[in-house]
Amino acid sequence: MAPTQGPRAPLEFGGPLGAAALLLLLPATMFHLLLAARSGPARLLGPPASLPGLEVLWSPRALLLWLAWLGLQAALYLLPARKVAEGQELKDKSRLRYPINAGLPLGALPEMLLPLAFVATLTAFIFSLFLYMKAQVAPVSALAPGGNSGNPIYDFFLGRELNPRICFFDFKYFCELRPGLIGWVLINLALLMKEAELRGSPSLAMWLVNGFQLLYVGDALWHEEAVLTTMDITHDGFGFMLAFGDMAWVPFTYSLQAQFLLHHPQPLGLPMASVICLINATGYYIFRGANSQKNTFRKNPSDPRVAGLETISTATGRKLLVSGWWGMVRHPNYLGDLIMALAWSLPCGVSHLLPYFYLLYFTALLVHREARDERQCLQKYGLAWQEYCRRVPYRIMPYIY
Ligand SMILES: NC(=O)C1=CN([C@@H]2O[C@H](COP(=O)(O)OP(=O)(O)OC[C@H]3O[C@@H](n4cnc5c(N)ncnc54)[C@H](OP(=O)(O)O)[C@@H]3O)[C@@H](O)[C@H]2O)C=CC1
Ligand SMILES: CC(C)=CCC[C@@H](C)[C@H]1CC=C2C3=C(CC[C@@]21C)[C@@]1(C)CC[C@H](O)C(C)(C)[C@@H]1CC3
Repeated sequence: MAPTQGPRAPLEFGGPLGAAALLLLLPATMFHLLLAARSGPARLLGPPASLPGLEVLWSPRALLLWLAWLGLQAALYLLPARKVAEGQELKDKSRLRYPINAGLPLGALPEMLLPLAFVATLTAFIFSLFLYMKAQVAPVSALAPGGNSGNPIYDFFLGRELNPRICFFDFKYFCELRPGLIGWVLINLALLMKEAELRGSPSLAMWLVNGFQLLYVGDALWHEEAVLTTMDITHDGFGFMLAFGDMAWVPFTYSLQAQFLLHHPQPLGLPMASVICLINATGYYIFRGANSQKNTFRKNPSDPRVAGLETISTATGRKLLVSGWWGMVRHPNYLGDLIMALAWSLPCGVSHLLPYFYLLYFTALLVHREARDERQCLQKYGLAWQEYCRRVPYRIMPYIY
C-alpha cells in the first residue's frame, strides 16, 4: 500500500471539510445551472429547482451514449497519430466507423443534457474511486505533492497519483483535453442546430458564442503539447476535482451560454456584435501571445522571438521573463482568458445574471489558481521570484490586482 505524505503537507481547498463540501457543491451547482438555463426566470441566484426524479435523470440511452463517447475518445487517443490520416488503416481498425451517432442526430442532444450530465457525474465518481484505489498500489515516487494527506475525503477530491497511467494510456492527459473540451463544442453545436430547428435559423448571439468557444477549444487542441506544462499535469494529483471537472463540469457548465440562448433568445444588433467580437479578439490576442511567449521561451530561450526579452536568473538555472507580456502582469494569460470569458457572456444580454456565471466562477478559479502558482513559484525560485514580484507588482490586471 502506498504510504501517505503525512499530515504536514499543506492542505488546499479548505482541507478535508472544504473538499467534502466541494464534492457535493460542484455537482449540485452544475445541475442548478442546467435546470436554471431552461427555466422561465433563468435566475442564477434563485432558489435551486428540485432535481427531477430518476425517471428523468436515469437513461440507459444516455449512459450508452456517454460510454460510447468516452470509448471513441479513448480509441482515438490510442491510435498512432500519424496513422489517423491513413484511410486504409482506419478502415481496418474500424474504430472511426463505430456507429455511435446512429439514430441520434445532434439535435436530440439538448433534450438529453440532464441524463448525460447525470451519467457523467456518476462515471466521474466511479472513475475517481478507481483512481483512488489505483494510487494505493502506486510507488511513492508516482504520488502528487498534494492529495496525500491521509484524509480519505481530501485525497479522493484532490487526487493521489500525479500521472496515473496504464501502459501508454495517461488518464489525466486524456481527460484534460479530449472528452470534455470536444464534448463542450458538440453540445454547443447541438444547441445551435436545435435553435435553427425551432426558430428557422440560429441567432447571431448563438453564432458568436459557438464561434468564440470553438476558437478556444480549437486553440487548446492545436497547442495540445502546452497542456503538459500546466499545474494540473505537473503538480495536481488526478482525483475527483479534475475527473469531474474535465468530464462533467467543462461540457455541461461551459456550454451554459448556449443553453441559456436556446431557451431565452436575445436580440443582438450588428454594432454590438462587432464590439463583442473585438473584445474576444483582444482577449484571445493576449491569451495566445502570453502563452506562446512563455512556451517558446521555456523550449528555447535563444529563439529569436524571445531572445531580446529581459530576464531574471534564478538559482535553479531557469530564467524568468520580466519584459514582454510577462513584464506587464504576472499572469497575462489569465487576463486574456478573463477578457474572453466576458465576451462569451455579453451576447446573452444583461437581463440575466445566469450567463455570467462562467465569468464569476472563472475569476474565482483564476484568482485561487494564481495564489497557488505564486506559492509554488516562491518555493521554486525564492529570492528571484521576490525580485520578479517587485519588478512586476500586479498579478492579473494592471493597476488593479
Ligand atoms: N478555461 C479554463 O477553465 C482554464 C483555463 N486555464 C488557462 O490555462 C493556461 C495555463 O494556466 P496555468 O497552468 O495555471 O499557468 P501558467 O501557464 O500561467 O503557468 C504558470 C507557470 O509559468 C511559469 N512562469 C511564471 N511566470 C513566468 C515568467 N515571468 N517567465 C517565465 N515563466 C514563468 C512558472 O513555471 P515554470 O517556471 O516552472 O515554467 C509558473 O509556474 C492559462 O492560459 C489559463 O488561462 C487555466 C485554468 C482553467
Ligand atoms: C470547479 C472545478 C470542477 C474545477 C476543476 C477545474 C477544471 C475544470 C479546470 C482546471 C484547469 C483546466 C484547464 C482547462 C479546462 C478546465 C480545467 C480542466 C483547459 C484545458 C482549457 C483550454 C485551455 O486552452 C487550456 C489547455 C490552457 C486549459 C488547461 C487548464
